[in-house]
Amino acid sequence: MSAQELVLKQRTELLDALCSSGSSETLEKLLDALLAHGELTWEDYHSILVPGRALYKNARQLLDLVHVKGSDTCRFFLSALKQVVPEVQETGRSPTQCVASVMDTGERQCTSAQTLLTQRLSLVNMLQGCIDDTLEALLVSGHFTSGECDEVRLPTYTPSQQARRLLNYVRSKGDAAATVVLNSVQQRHESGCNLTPEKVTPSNEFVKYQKKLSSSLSAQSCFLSTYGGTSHVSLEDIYTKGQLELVHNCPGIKRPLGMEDIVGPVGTVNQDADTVLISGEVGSGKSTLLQRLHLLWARGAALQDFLLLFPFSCRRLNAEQRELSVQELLFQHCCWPDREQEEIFQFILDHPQGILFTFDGLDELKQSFSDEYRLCCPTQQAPVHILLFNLIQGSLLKGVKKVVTSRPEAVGPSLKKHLCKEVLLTGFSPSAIDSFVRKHHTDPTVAAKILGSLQANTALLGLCHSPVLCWIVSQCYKELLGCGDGSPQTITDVYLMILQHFLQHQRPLQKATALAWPQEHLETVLRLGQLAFDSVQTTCYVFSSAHLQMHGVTEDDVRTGFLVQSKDMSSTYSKYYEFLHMTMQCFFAALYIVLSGNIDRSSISKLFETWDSKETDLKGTCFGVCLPPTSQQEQGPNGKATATETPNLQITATFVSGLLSLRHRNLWRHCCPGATLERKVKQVEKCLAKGLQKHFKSIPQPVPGEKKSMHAMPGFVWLIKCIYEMQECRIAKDAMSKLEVDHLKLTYCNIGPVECTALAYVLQHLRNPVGLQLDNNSVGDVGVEQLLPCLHICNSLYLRNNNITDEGIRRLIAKGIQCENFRKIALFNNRLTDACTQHFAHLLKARPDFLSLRLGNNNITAEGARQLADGLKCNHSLQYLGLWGNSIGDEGAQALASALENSKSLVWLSLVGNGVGSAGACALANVIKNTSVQELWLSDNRITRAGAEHLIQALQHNTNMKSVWLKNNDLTLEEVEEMTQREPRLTF
Ligand SMILES: Nc1ncnc2c1ncn2[C@@H]1O[C@H](COP(=O)(O)OP(=O)(O)OP(=O)(O)O)[C@@H](O)[C@H]1O
Repeated sequence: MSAQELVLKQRTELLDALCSSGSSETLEKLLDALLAHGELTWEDYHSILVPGRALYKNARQLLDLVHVKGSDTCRFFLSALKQVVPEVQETGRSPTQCVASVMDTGERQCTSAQTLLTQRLSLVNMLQGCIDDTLEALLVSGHFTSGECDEVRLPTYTPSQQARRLLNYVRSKGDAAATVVLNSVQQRHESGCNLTPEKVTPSNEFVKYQKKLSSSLSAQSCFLSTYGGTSHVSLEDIYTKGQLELVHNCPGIKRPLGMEDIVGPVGTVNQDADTVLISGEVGSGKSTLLQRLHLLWARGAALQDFLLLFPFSCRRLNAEQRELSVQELLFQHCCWPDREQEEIFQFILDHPQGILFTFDGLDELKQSFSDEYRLCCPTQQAPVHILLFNLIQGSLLKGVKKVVTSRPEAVGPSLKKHLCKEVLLTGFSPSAIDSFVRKHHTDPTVAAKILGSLQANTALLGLCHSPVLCWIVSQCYKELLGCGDGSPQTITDVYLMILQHFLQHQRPLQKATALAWPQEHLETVLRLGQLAFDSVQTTCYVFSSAHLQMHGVTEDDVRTGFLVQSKDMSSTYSKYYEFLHMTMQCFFAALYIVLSGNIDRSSISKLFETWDSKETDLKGTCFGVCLPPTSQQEQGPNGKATATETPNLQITATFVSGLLSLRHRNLWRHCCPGATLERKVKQVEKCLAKGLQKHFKSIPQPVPGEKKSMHAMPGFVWLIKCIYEMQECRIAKDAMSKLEVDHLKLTYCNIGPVECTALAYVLQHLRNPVGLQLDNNSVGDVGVEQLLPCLHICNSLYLRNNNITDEGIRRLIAKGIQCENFRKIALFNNRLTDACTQHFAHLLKARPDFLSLRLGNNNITAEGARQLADGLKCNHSLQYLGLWGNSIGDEGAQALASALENSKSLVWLSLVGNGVGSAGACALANVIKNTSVQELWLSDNRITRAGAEHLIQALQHNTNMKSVWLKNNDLTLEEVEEMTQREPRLTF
């Protein structure tokens, strides 16, 4: 395929590579390279980089142009793209070497102006350390006016954008100006601009302030709020490490991320940004992780490069009505300096790299993130959300490190482009669940019993990956162990358990029957429910005593433990409360919807209306319209539910589905009329069917020759989870009877074990087999196990990058062997070792019709390859075998080659990056000679001329073979040229 065809065919992937970081840096670097190489003219450049236009549009314009320019430009474009993607960009050369090469080129053949163009890529990097000096030199030499200098320096530009602007201006100033720039860069680099930062010596007052801040932070972070209503548990005693992953795959980082990695350089995708995002589903432990980070810093146990750490809670910032300056924000919201305020603030301004801010729960802020309003001056007052947005994007206090947490739904592209990296918190691993339960219960017999019942109920084990659910399960262990066969399966089951636990803890059951408890506590539930319901869609999570009184909430209600006192907002005079977790507020809102007779008839359908929070105008569609006018005042602009509220409304809807399920309806029999309940059930069922129907209708018709494929839309997984909460086979069957696709794509959808349980519950009712693509989620071994009920309907399963180990594979294969349809699997980038290959060998033997096995980028060695070879000998249908990025070596390659030697089915084999060497290549030559193979990938394999010669000889016997890839092997340029002449099917 020509480079031009590739640019067309891989347009989506190329767009992704250019835009997925959300920053225009990749695109701009690529433009630098294309300009420098003369592939683009300045006119092209300006037609692509249109200020204010969406990044995707700019990137599309580039792809169109490159394609029109023809194959040569496309070829250069593709190779330049490889260079500028951060992981492959590292040249290993020192800045001085770079300057030298820039200057060399300049002196040898070009004018200075030409050098600025041809070396643009390196100059953009080098100028970043000396923008001010270069501008000064241009000003002094009369090439620039001070107005032009100011325009380059505008703080709204990132340093690399400033460098590009400078170069763009110099272009129109002639060769002399270009020489000034080159001289300035050279001087700067010769004098060593990368000196380590000067040693900071803070004043006594600063040190006192530091101590005050850390001791107040230490006191605040000691205890967890979920335990506040019932008992005090110190964070230190209960903290269990959750799973942290980089959102942008970072090759080479195989170890788990630690606390220091959050702020460290690992996984940085945008060097110009200072904000790290920790994203994670509700209850995945984001706040607790930050709390731990605060505690470690305050106790001097971690992050000691930071002199000060300022913690903010977006929930609490919502209550700030005043306009504040940054100084006021820091000192009034975090810690007040007893003396020398100005001096301390000046120190912060002078040493931004030594300061860390954390913002917990950006999704809870009333305003959605926007970077439209810029503020640069630290003394200027502004509404708090404007300060926060400007701090995050670095217009204010550039250089200060920020760690922000949010649920993924609330993170839009405007925020992403200001992130230096994103880490995903996916909750507890199976071993963390074990360790949490043991920490929670010091009595080992109790802990063992709880863990035993989790092992016996894998749906519940899946739920426990969410720390908040793990906490509830541990808390309600008596109920759990006493419930026999009816042990919890759904999120609603777990929340009902804690409801019963807290209510009966306060007042043991009066009536004899087990189902009477909701009726006995109905008044309390309704009062708390109305408070939750009225507040959940107005982003109100903190309640004053007056607020509670207004809703008739009594002291006894508070004593149930569902409300806890707000940590840093409660003074001696007035107390503030919040639900012990956001999900608890949603649960009470759902109880109110189900149990209250005062609820508007249309509220259920309004709650369930499926929406795409960014695109659909929500005015009047959420149940805000049935609220009293006072609470509507707190809605987003124009009375719309903001993206911030949507996830909580969705959680509420999930609970409504669960509470109205057949298995729980009996509980409410004595609380409200049966006919009302039935009406509500019908409404929920109708809404779910309508919601899914809308998704199915949006599936595009397939292009001829391609499969009909559905990409999950926002809300699809949520609807499936609601159906799961209903636990009625009939509803799941009805829903799936209308889905007719060949391929279901749910990549990057935050699918963990809980979602897998729901998916399998529903998808098992599909009428025709599908390809299920779950790449880049957090399925894990428990998720794999949860998927088993729908494996019979999957003809292919894609689980790339999902944290799966050999144990997950063992379970998957045990079931897969029995599923006739199941014939393809892709497990690229998981945690597989040789221990899984015996299971694949077993699969290949037991299922001689298996078609495709892709195990790239795992930890498989020669031993694993030998086991696979054992299975391959008995298989006569395998077409695709991928082991890219393992380490099978020459012995592994020889074992595979001998097993595949006479294969009549093999079409594609990839052993890229396996160290197969010439001995391996020599063995693989037999595969070329005798089989139907059409593509063989052997790049990055230390193959020398001897090995390549064997491949060339073998190719003479195979006319089917389209290409043998041999990039990056041990061959000289001359050898490559000579071999290309002899055998054009070799690709170097
Ligand atoms: N690492 C952990 N160790 C022990 N318990 C934890 C941990 N993470 C979370 N928990 C428990 O789960 C509860 C909920 O966690 P947390 O509030 O941190 O989740 P979150 O992701 O911030 O939720 P939200 O999205 O609603 O803000 C905590 O109060 C605590 O009881």
